[in-house]
Amino acid sequence: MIEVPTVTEDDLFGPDNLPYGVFSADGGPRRIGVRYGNHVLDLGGAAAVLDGPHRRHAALLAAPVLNPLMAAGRPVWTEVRAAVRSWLTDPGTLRLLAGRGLLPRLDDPGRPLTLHLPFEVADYVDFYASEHHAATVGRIFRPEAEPLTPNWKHLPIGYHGRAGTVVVSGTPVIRPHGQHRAPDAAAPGFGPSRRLDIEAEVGFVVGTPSPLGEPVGMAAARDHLFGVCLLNDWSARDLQAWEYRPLGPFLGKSFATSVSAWVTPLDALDGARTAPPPRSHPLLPYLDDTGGEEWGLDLRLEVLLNGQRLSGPPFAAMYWTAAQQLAHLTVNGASLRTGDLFASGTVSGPGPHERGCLLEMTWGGRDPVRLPDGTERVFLEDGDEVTLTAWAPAGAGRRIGLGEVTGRVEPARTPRSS
Ligand SMILES: O=C(O)/C=C/C(=O)CC(=O)CC(=O)O
Ligand SMILES: [Ca+2]
Ligand SMILES: [Mg+2]
Repeated sequence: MIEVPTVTEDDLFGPDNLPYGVFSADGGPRRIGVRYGNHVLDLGGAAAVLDGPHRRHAALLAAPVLNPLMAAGRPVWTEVRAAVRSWLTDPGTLRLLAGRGLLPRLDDPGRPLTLHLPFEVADYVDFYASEHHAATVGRIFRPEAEPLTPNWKHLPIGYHGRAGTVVVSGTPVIRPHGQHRAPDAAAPGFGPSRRLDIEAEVGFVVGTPSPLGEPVGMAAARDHLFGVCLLNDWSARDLQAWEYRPLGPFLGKSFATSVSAWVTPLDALDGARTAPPPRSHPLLPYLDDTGGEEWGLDLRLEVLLNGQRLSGPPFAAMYWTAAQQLAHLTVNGASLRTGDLFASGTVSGPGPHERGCLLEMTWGGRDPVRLPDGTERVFLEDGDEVTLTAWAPAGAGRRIGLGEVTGRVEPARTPRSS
């Protein structure tokens, strides 16, 4: 039976949102999809049956991944988004598309859709932009030192991660092996991580590339940033604590990074723009955002463990914005590639129920968290499932959803002996 999607005013995936993903049905080819309510518009299929200027972009829309569309640049993104919105809000076109089988249900048990990694990840960077997170982690990891390092208020600190291990929501996360050293031990041991953690983050996805040698200033951020996803930077705290000095996180964070299957277009977040927190230190001109475009984003995250709410981190409290991070990433002349992904850093607010990782929630594993069903955790156990969700205001009292990123912890696999 053909079902025409009905989307009410309070639907998180209504016409103000229209996030992009990549789906397949019955093991068939991958197609770009746009989520609408609980349905997915087959974008390439719709572009082929409807007339209009979007026909010029037919090849981009029929690709099996978002990269060609992302590379096409902001004027094309704007044109495509406007076309999709006009199709889905016109009842006749909506019926026609549904009748052609181009608006399948996401959750049809008879024909389940598979959601894939929506874009090929080029380079992956993880920042450290929450002052609350950085100060708390500093107190836990380096109790003898100042919580924030002297550079923290002057530049957005980050490290390059492992692009090849970015996985889509739903991919199981295998508990990593590695070296760890107990505080009182003389030598490191080896084995499965015992301090497996999450980091609730927001990922920014680069569309338009930039040439080597040409920094991208904050004013150009809107032209380069295609959209936003939710991201879980799985972290093995015991591996991290032993390996990170002096060059920073390495194997403790490179075994899996999960992203949501939906990429929310930057334009859909216009209603969530807000001023970032007041800057306590003057910034160098390339990072100085006083009086410029507001790049703070009022995204409300939620962290769930086995379906139970752990915390609600507020993204609006992040000190460094995506525009500053992009400007900093390229200020040395480093180029951008389509598919570059940079993560905000763990999203933590000032309150005890606003923290984005177990390291903070349990003060380094000292104080277990208690879930509503009475179970307790310090770090993740095998079989635990972590889900991050978020919503954002979209103006006029409406909201949009950022989907979810979820992953279940699988037991460590015994390494083959050499
Ligand atoms: O301060 C440290 O030594 C470690 C910090 C982190 O683990 C945080 C990290 O990955 C960056 C972030 O997500 O905020
Ligand atoms: Ca992180
Ligand atoms: Mg990671």
